[in-house]
Amino acid sequence: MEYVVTTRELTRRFGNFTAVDRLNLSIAPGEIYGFLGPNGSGKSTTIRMLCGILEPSAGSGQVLGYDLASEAEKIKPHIGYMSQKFSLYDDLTVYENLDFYAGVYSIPYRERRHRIGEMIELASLSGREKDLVAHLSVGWKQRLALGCSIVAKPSILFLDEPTSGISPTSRKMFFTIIQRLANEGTTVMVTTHFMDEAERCSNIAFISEGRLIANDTPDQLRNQVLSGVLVEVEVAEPMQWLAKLENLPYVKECSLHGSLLHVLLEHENKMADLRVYTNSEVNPITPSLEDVFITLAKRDRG
Ligand SMILES: Nc1ncnc2c1ncn2[C@@H]1O[C@H](COP(=O)(O)OP(=O)(O)OP(=O)(O)O)[C@@H](O)[C@H]1O
Repeated sequence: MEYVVTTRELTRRFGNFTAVDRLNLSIAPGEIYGFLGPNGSGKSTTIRMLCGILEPSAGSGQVLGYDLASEAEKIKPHIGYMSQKFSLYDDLTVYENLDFYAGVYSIPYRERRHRIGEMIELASLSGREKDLVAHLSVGWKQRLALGCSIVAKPSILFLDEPTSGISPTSRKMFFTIIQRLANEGTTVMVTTHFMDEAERCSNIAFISEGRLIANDTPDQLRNQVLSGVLVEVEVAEPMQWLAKLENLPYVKECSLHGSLLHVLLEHENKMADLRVYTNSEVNPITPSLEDVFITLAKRDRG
């Protein structure tokens, strides 16, 4: 397959500290590639290298066939990038912001009106064209920022935590736009801390301390990372039970989810033992992506 992004042992150091550690990634065209990991695990640093903004310290990579180290300037016109700190102009209207970015991307004058109209429709900003950005809610601003970052119709879009700080409804709306873009052929690499968004990705790469520790479809991750049987246990004072259960020989993992405990057992036949031990309800559950990531992060910590 012809990949849109490939990296080989891609590494970035800051002084003695390795932020991205020998990363091998392959992103197929039209994919929504979720890039997940704890805070400080190297997601933004990777994206900045892929956008040609930050030079790799070692290893190599290609975006749309251009080499990250020697052809960074050729990458930039073909990509859209929305960082956590995307800047809009508060004292300009929605339309003027889009027009400004259309100018930045050198879209010819005769095409601008049409292109801006498309972005307004795509980002559901109709009727707000003349509103000052200062008067928009965060959710509207994020959609406008997305419109600005794709006004030049990039073939690949990098989104670095695009939905942090916006309401669940706005997040859903934002992700629906991303899915529409992907359906139309745009490749999207997106970082998120939200599991419902991760579920909507076609592939998920999970990194920890700069290293790739899992990379698969959401379904495969759910089915393959947790070997054993996951059960839910409802106990009073779950925090105290957590430590006790973690020490049982037949318990592989144990984590707190609200007031419930999720416990990974070696085998189904240990459910009865756990019921007796806790004197509580023990029911098997289908693992969620959150269970998968908690397990991955724990395993990685050793
Ligand atoms: N310019 C820099 N100089 C020194 N250290 C840096 C620099 N940029 C990033 N780092 C460090 O590299 C590590 C990875 O940072 P990065 O921003 O890539 O993580 P992240 O996974 O995107 O985190 P978050 O989810 O919090 O945004 C962090 O420890 C960070 O402090």
